[in-house]
Amino acid sequence: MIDVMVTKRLGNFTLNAQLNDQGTICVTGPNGSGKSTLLNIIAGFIKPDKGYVKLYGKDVTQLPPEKRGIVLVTQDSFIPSMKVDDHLRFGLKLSTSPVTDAELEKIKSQFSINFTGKVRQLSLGQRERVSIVTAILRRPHLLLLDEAMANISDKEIFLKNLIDIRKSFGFDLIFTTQDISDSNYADHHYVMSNGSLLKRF
Ligand SMILES: Nc1ncnc2c1ncn2[C@@H]1O[C@H](COP(=O)(O)OP(=O)(O)OP(=O)(O)O)[C@@H](O)[C@H]1O
Repeated sequence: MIDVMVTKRLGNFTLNAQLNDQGTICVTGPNGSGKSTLLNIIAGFIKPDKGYVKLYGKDVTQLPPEKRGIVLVTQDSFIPSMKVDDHLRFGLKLSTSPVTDAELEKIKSQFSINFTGKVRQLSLGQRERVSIVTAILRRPHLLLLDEAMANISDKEIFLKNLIDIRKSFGFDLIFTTQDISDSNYADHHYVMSNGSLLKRF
């Protein structure tokens, strides 16, 4: 269970958010509404002024990001100079539990990662695929995607596959998006509006 109750002030902007759910959670909302701030608080990169972040019964509010079992993927969570396969292996190296070669090949084909060469040679959408699959291979308990699928072609298929693998690997997923129709695939949908988080379902 992801259990968050936080307040954070940044200049004129104030975030007030409460979230208590698990599974696939979609957060929509306009630019500047606070989606990235919320994910950064959950990941531990921004400290809340008040409140807590509890993950699976443990209070992680004071823990640094690398101790939370979370991976946060943004639109530039990739290393351009790395070859695609090395990038994915890098994810495996950081993995909390091993992924077999057979699993790796299955994931590559499932997510249509058939490019060779360096990440910088790929299109934006292909880079996003590599970033997200690298993150999955790290085996987080919670995967956070901050508008990280914005340029992926065949996004519906990608999202369905992501949700399948979420269930088989056993991680929870929170993703932010500008595309409200993405919420059709989620178990829960929240809307962020001017720093306030409202649950729709
Ligand atoms: N370090 C900071 N100091 C002051 N204000 C900040 C800081 N970081 C973010 N903000 C403000 O907080 C608000 C929320 O920003 P945030 O990036 O979380 O929104 P968002 O919904 O993710 O938007 P986007 O989709 O554009 O990334 C914005 O008004 C932004 O200008």
